[in-house]
Amino acid sequence: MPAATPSIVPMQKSASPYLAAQALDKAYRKGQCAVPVLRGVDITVQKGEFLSIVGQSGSGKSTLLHLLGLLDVPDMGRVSLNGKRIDDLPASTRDELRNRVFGFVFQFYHLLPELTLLENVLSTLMIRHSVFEYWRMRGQFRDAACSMIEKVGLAHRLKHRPSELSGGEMQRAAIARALVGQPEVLLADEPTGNLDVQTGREIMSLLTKLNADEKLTIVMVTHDDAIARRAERIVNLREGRLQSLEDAA
Ligand SMILES: Nc1ncnc2c1ncn2[C@@H]1O[C@H](COP(=O)(O)OP(=O)(O)OP(=O)(O)O)[C@@H](O)[C@H]1O
Repeated sequence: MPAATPSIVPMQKSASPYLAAQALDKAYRKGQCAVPVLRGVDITVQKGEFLSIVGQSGSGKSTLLHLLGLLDVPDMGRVSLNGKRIDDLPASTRDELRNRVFGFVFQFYHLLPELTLLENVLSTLMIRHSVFEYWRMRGQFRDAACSMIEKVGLAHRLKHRPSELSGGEMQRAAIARALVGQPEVLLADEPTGNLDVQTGREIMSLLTKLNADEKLTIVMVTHDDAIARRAERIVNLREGRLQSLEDAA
């Protein structure tokens, strides 16, 4: 359960935000036209915070999450981590930073169907290391993967493939895969969007526990207000900008 009713504010004013974006603009090109999605978004995330981003379908929530997690680059504005700008780094540095700092969870899990649960979770560590390094440390990596799988309550499903798991189990597996590399920030895009209400609640309990017990920083996108309220703070994306609910009304 959340510790308290979340505050609903456009941004947290703090001298030293951990993850921040300023004046983000992003448009997608469709033929000759540019369709503006984000128009001057400012956002800050404190270390250890659990922040929800809400907004209607198509308001740009996923786009914002992708910019924060270096999956895409803004047209204008900047993203910074620990006060250092990161969106303009060379692509290879951004890739390395993304793999090390951010863990991602998506609505449709994005597990690899031909791999077992254990192999899916290990894949995070595989892509992070050379073949030689991975081979040398494989025992340690296996232990880390098994321990993370146990933490999300799937120790009895190690050898199962995604098609043999329920939706909730697949999302738990995706969370284990995101966290096995010990990221500093978990970026979750509609993590309960494909689940029934009860299973969605269980996934939210897992996320709030990870945030409370391990001080994991979480930024979650959702269109579901009840789900959003499980976080400590909510920001609302509307017409390309972050607004308080009072502004949006
Ligand atoms: N790669 C792309 N090319 C063109 N347009 C895109 C692309 N990605 C997103 N868009 C458009 O940008 C807008 C914002 O999309 P985005 O997925 O960020 O919204 P969202 O708030 O996450 O929506 P939903 O809640 O439905 O997932 C939408 O109008 C979408 O059609």
